[in-house]
Amino acid sequence: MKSIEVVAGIIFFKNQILCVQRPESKHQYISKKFEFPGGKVEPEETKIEALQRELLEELNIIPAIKSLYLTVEHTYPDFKVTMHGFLCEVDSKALSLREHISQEWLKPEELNQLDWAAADIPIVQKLQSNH
Ligand SMILES: Nc1nc2c([nH]c(=O)n2[C@@H]2O[C@H](COP(=O)(O)OP(=O)(O)OP(=O)(O)O)[C@@H](O)[C@H]2O)c(=O)[nH]1
Repeated sequence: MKSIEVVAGIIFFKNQILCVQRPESKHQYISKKFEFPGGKVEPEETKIEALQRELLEELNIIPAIKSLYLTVEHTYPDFKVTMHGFLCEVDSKALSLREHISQEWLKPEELNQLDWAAADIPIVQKLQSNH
C-alpha cells in the first residue's frame, strides 16, 4: 500500500483555529471532509519548508510556525498517511481559498461540529482536551 508523509497547519488567530473543507474526491472517505491545510512533503524538502510552501500555495498566507503538536498515522482504504500537525499563528484572518471549498474559524471546543478526515480526529481530540 502507498505511504505518504503529510504536514498540516493548526493555524490559530487568537483563540480560533482555521478549518478548511476539501473538494469532492473519488475517495469517498476524504471527499468534502474538513482538514487542517497542508499537503505532501516533497523529496529534498524539510517538513517546515513543505508546510510554508503548501500554506502559501493553498491559502496565500505566511503564518508563524511554532512547534510540532502531534504526529498521526492513519490507514485509509487506499493509502497510509503519516501526518505531522504543527501549531501556527496568524495576525489576520485574511486568506485566499485556492483549493478548498469552504473555511471555518472555530474555537477548540467547537471543532467537533465538523465532519473531519479520519486522520485528523486525534489532533481534534487533543485540541479539545487541552482548551
Ligand atoms: N493537508 C492535509 N491532508 C490531509 C489531512 N488529513 C488527511 O487525511 N489528509 C490526507 O493527506 C493527503 C494530503 O494530500 P494533499 O492532496 O492535501 O497534498 P498535496 O497538496 O501535496 O497534493 P497534490 O498531490 O494534489 O499536490 C490527502 O490524501 C488527504 O486526504 C489534513 O488535515 N491536511
